Amino acid sequence: MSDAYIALADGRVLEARARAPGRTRGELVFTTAYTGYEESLTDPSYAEQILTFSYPLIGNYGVRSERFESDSVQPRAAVARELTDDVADWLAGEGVPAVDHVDTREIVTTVREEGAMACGIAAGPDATPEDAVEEMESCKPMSDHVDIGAQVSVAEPTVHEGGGDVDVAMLDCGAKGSIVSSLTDRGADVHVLPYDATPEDVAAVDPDVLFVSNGPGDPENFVAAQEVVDEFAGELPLAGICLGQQVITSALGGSTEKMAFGHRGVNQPVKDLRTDKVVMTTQNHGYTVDDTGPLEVTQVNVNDDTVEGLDSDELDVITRQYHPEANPGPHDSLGFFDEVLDLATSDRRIAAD
Ligand SMILES: NC(=O)CC[C@H](N)C(=O)O
Repeated sequence: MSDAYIALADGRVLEARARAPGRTRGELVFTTAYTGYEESLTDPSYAEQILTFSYPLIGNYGVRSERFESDSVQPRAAVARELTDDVADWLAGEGVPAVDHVDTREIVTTVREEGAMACGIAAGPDATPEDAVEEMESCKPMSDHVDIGAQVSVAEPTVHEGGGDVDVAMLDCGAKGSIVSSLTDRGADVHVLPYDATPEDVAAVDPDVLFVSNGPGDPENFVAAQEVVDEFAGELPLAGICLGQQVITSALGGSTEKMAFGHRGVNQPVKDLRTDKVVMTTQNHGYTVDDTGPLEVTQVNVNDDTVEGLDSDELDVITRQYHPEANPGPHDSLGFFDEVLDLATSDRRIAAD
């Protein structure tokens, strides 16, 4: 007898084992990462999604808060072939449903063939297949979560001191902690501002660089952040990671589109078109830039040629679709943060001073 059910938008209901009880719904996605479950489960970009791990055993090195990327569990539920007690207890304590003993290969194959889809989960002694279907039917498309930034951003501006001379204003659209610390570790003072900060809020910080963070959902819903970028383009150097790349591109006249199932994992190969060098990268995104506007493509995904890096000498812009902070993940692209801080100090800077 099963005590957990996963309802998929294609009509199927899969049986599973409840590891943390509850009922929920979200967009069903998968990550192929084989380490870094604590970082992924606390990554705010997973808000409103149900995260399936394709790696079969999740939790084998415990749960330590030092590795968290935010202070709560962000996906609405977790699905794995086998979850250890450590992870299951953590998720249960956080009130986030979790299920295992399910054929995750079938889920991954389904999502690869049919795309990221609505999903409902019911887990616990009283759960029924009907409960899971009811949850799935009330699941909204990601683009309908128009104010998703409010769920993941800081409520008030916060400063993280790095002790150096560079001030970074970061629009927090759901920033991972290690993006902030990658900048403070290099000496920057990072002024983290709410996702809906105004141009006046940014001006009050008098930054050397405007940085747009990663974040969940559809980048076109981050209207305030796009307005801020539009306001400062050409006056301040701009940098961004993942949703940040998407927001900056849209604000400058380009556009984004939803991918079928996205990129989530820690071994996505990215080629730099200027050096022909390929690095392994960590990724978590379901949207991509399809029109780069005034920006030049500097890096592409080797698997599917999607845009991974954008640059503009004229506007002083540098962005990445992947996650150079590498938590989890290979450290191949940590140098991105040095390039960001160089924007503030090098001759490339176009600021009026
Ligand atoms: N990690 C991110 O910033 C994700 C960006 C965006 N929500 C996407 O899915 O494409």
